[in-house]
Amino acid sequence: MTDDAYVSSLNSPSELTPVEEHRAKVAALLRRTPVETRPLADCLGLALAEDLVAPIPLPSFDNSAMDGYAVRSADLAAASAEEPVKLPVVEDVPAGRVDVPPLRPGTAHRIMTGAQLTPGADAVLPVERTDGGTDEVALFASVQPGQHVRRAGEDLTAGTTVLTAGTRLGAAQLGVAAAVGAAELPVHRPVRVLVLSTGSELVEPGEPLERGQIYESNGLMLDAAVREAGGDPTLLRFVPDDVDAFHAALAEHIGSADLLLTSGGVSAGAYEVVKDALRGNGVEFSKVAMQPGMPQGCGRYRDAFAVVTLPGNPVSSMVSFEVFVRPAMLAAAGHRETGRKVRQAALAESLSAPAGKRQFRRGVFDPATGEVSLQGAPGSHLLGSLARANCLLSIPEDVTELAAKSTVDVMLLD
Ligand SMILES: Nc1nc2c(c(=O)[nH]1)N[C@H]1C(S)=C(S)[C@@H](COP(=O)(O)OP(=O)(O)OC[C@H]3O[C@@H](n4cnc5c(N)ncnc54)[C@H](O)[C@@H]3O)O[C@H]1N2
Ligand code: MOO
Repeated sequence: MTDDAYVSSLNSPSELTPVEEHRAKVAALLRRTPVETRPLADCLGLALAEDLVAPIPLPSFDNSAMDGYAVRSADLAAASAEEPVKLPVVEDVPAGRVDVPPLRPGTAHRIMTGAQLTPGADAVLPVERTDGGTDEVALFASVQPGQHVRRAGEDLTAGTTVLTAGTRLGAAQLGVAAAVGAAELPVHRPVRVLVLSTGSELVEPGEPLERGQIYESNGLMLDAAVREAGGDPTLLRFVPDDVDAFHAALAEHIGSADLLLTSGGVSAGAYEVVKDALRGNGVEFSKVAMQPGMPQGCGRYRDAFAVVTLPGNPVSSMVSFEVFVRPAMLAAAGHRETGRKVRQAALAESLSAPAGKRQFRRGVFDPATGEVSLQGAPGSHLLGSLARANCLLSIPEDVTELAAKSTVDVMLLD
C-alpha cells in the first residue's frame, strides 16, 4: 500500500467534507474587494468593475492600410504591369497630416499606413505595385473601390461596449482601452493576502542546510501563486512555532489584509501551531475528501480577515490553492472567469486512485493529441513533478481504476 493510500485508509469517507462543500465555504469567506480607479498601467491582471463603452469609433477615421498611393480606382481601371497608368503625385500624406486638399481626378497622393484617406480618393495602391515615384508615379495594377482602406468604425462604433464588467484586463484589453482613449479604469482592488508559513525545520534558500532541515518553499510558491491570481501578497516567513508569536505576527496586519493563507501545521502532529492559534479564533479544521490536500481549515480570524489553512506538504499546498483559494480570490476581485480551463483528455497510461477522495494527479497535457501523461507518483511531497506538469488530472471520488485511453478531466495550469 502506498503512503497516500495508507493515509486514506485512516479516514472513513463519511468523516470527510466533500470538495465542493469546502470550496463553497472558502468562497463565502472572502468579501468582494472595493472598486478603485487606477491608471491603465496599474490594471494588468485585474477585473474591470464597470462596462467600458467606446466614446469614439475605431478606427476613428477612414485611413490607409498600406504605404502607397491614394487614388480614384476609376483612374487605374486600365493599369497593368505592361501598361502602367502614370499620374502626377501632388501631395505627400504622412500619418497625422490633416490639411490635405481633396484628390483631383487624374492625380495621386503618396500616402502612408494610418494616414487619413485623402477626401476624393476611394482606394490605395501599395507602393510595391508602383515605381515609387515622388513627382510622377507609374501604377502597375488596378484597385477595387475601398481596397486597402480601413473604414471608420469597422472595428468598433462609438457607443459600443468594448469590455464588460468582470473582464480580466490582459495586454489586449488594456490595449483597446488605451485605443479608445481611456487613461484610467475602474477595477476591483487586488485581494490582499498574508502568506505565512511555519515550521522549525524550515530554512531560507541560500542559507546552509543543517541536518533535518529543509528549504522553505511554500511561502515563496504561494506568494507567487497569489500574484499570478492577481492578488497582492505579503510574505511572512519563519513565524516561530509559538502561539503568542503567531498572534503577534498577525496583529500587525489586522485592517490591512483580506485573507491569511497559511501552510503547514494543520494535521495530527503534536506541534501544530496554526491549529492551536486559530482554533477558537473563528477557524474550523476539517478533512476534505481529496488527495492531496486532505487537512484543511477556514474561517474568519477575530472577524478581521478570512483565513484558509493549507496543508504543509508542498504539492498539497499548491493543489489546495488551485482548488479552493484561486477561484475564491478571483471571485472576490470581481472576475467573471474564476476557474481554470478544463479539457477532456485521453489518459496515456492506466492509474489507480483512492476510493472516496477526489484525486488530483499531476500531468502533461498535449493539446495536439488530446492526450495526458502522468508526471510522477501521487505523493504530496513530489514538488519536482508538479514543476514539470502543465495540468492537474481530476479523478472523481468514485473512481479507483482508470485504464489507458480512458477519458479524464484535466485542469490546465497555464
Ligand atoms: N497521523 C497523521 N499524519 C498525517 C496526516 C494524518 O491524517 N494523520 N495527514 C498527512 C497529510 S495528508 C498531510 S497533507 C500532512 C499535512 O501536514 P501539516 O499541514 O500539518 O504540515 P506539516 O506537518 O507542517 O508539514 C508537512 C510536510 O510539509 C513540509 N513543509 C511544511 N511547510 C513547508 C514549507 N513552508 N516549505 C517547504 N516544506 C514545508 C514539512 O517539512 C513536512 O514534510 O500531514 C500528514 N500527516
Ligand atoms: O495527501 Mo495530504 O492530504 O498530502 O495533502
